[in-house]
Amino acid sequence: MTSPALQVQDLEIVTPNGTRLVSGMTFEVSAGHLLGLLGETGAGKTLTARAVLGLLPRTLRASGKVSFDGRTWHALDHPEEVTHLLGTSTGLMLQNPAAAFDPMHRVGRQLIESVVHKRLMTRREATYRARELCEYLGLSDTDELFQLYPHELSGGMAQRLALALTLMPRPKLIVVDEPTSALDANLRVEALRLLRSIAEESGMAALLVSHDLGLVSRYCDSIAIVYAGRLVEYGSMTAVISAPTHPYTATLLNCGLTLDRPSRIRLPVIAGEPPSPGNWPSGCSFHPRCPDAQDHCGDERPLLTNDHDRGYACHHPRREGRTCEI
Ligand SMILES: Nc1ncnc2c1ncn2[C@@H]1O[C@H](COP(=O)(O)OP(=O)(O)OP(=O)(O)O)[C@@H](O)[C@H]1O
Repeated sequence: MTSPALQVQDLEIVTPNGTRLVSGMTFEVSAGHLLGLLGETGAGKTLTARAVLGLLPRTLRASGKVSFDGRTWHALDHPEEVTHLLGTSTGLMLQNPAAAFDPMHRVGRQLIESVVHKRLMTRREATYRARELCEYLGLSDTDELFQLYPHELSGGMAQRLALALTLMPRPKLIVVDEPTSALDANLRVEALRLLRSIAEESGMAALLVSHDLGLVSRYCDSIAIVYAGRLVEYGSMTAVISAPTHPYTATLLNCGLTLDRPSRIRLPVIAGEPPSPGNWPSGCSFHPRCPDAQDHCGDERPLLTNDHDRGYACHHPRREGRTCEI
């Protein structure tokens, strides 16, 4: 692994009444790499990603350590220290690309002003950068394109321009909160393909929040799987996909690689519902749904192991990486 651009250690996120939403979240993303943060709805992926950018709702308290770009924030109680990096060395790509733009202004002006306003580039440099990025992203006729208002963009153009807007300041870290299955699958794939090549070429690190193991496995270098606010397994994509250690990961692989539940395609889903915050089961949170659970799994919480960039939290790991039938 190359040197980590982002390190998150023991991140915990708690509500004002003490309900733990995220606990012990520990992972890193190397420069030029994509890490997929994967889990079912409510697992704590978005909160984790937002904490990294200092964008948690003010009502929530975070603790732990985040290191980025040579700096470390110990308690995340002062998110403004991290937030001010947004739009300069960090970036967030939202689920709805059209929402990235102000409907009142032409898109070209918004691309250019996003960096000129922060004095990151001169207007001339910003104009050059905007054209260069758009061309890289497959958008031609930039003179015409830059004159358009956001409502005049097609879905594909909006997706690419939102990516261009996020990439304008040459961020070192980008967080992508992945669109749900309601959005066009081809656009998601295309945006990730472009993101991947940009990360590789520029050395930017990317954290991708997703339900879709299929997409994550195609475009990410490593994966961190979240269940009930905790990491259950992480490692390089190849290692985890070829030999899942945690029964939850193995089960996901059996579920057709997606945690969305598309209405038209019937895939096996994991039996039972994911638990909600405040109702995390005792011991291993996955034990009530786990095909391999034994009595003591509900008594003691398994610790997250860390062995050569590969970790899991399970009392009965699958040494051979066999998958299970649900
Ligand atoms: N401001 C908040 N106050 C209290 N609870 C919250 C708040 N924001 C989120 N939560 C709860 O925290 C849990 C984790 O939320 P989060 O959005 O991180 O989940 P997620 O894994 O990203 O899910 P999804 O894939 O559906 O977006 C959820 O149960 C959610 O309801």
